[in-house]
Amino acid sequence: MRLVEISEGKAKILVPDQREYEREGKFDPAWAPVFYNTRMVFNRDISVLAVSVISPKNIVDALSATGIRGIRYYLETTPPQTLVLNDLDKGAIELIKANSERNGVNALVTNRDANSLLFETSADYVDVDPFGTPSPFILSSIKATRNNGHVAYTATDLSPLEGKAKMSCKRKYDAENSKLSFSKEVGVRVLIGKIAREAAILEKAVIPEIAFYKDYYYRVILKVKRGAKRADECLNNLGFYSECNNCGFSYEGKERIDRCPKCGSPMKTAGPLWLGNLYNMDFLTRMKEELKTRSYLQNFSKLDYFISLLIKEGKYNQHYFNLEFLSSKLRLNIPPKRKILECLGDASETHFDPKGIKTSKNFQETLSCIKGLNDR
Ligand SMILES: C[S@@+](CC[C@H](N)C(=O)[O-])C[C@H]1O[C@@H](n2cnc3c(N)ncnc32)[C@H](O)[C@@H]1O
Ligand SMILES: [Zn+2]
Repeated sequence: MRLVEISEGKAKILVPDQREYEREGKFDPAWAPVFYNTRMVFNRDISVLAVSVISPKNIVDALSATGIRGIRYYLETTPPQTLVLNDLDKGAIELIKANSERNGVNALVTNRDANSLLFETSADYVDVDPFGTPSPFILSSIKATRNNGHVAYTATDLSPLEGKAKMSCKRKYDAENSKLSFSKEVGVRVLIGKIAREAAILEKAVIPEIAFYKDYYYRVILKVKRGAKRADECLNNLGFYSECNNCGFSYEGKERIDRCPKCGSPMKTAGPLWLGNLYNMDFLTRMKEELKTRSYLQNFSKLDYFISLLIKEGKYNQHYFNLEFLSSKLRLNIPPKRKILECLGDASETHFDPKGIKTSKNFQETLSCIKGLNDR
């Protein structure tokens, strides 16, 4: 394997030379013997900020590939007392060892199946960053996370989560799904819903610190608390989203409904999914503080913008409204987003979708704004 050195954050690591694995001028990181994806730098940046807020004593990076994630946590936050970098692949292990040494990182490098490792270990912070769905690793990673510790998941399988691959969603997330006009938010909530149910098996509760969608993945970081009663309370946050394809009405609540209360048409449903908060506002504010001391990050401005937007939209827990969809149901033009935000007053843009808005106002009030602005 020919290697090249790259810089990311404060780390300088060796990765497979992309040129060796290109096919007809194209490159997919999965084609290289060890996985390194430049499109995930933002995911790792934001995770560095989260880990610096958490300041865990020990970290397990269960699916490390080149080791970049755990190495960055070590270099860019208060170094943990113990750092485990694990991967099943032997080639990855060679690279993790070389990269840890190159960066002066004191890590325990293990070559195990992530599940068998996680069932036998415990840590304050566990990172699960797999190919596709994290579902096969949820139970073991929750088991490994200590009381009041944190667990982080990346999911890149958007099709099941956003309702395109319905059977796959049923298999991987034990949830019904459909393509709704606000499916970007459905995805992250289906994912957390599944995590909450797996945690409950172990009499544990999860509380989201930050949960977001970006480019082609979801990322969620959750606090884990022990206790059957807490687990029961956590499950109280589960429910359903439904949307009427005829009049556009949407519903969220604990019970599923099949018929539209407005027009009687059948509704499309997604759930069980997480209806609770997606963000801990204090956690986000502290992440923004942590960012201030990290002007070396290439994504500095993007991160600042993104976290600020999460802080703004985090005020509204109701799912976002898709302005294009609602306008089409009304057979009206889409008013400029700025005007809608002004009309609603208590509202924000959302990171989920440039066509979306988050608001405390209900469906009818939002429709009224779209109608009113078309009448002018
Ligand atoms: C998406 S990559 C990880 C990327 C890395 N976390 C990063 O930020 O660059 C997934 C890794 O999981 C490893 N893997 C797949 N199945 C595994 C398993 N059951 N146990 C441990 N590692 C596994 C693969 O070898 C691959 O290196
Ligand atoms: Zn309807």
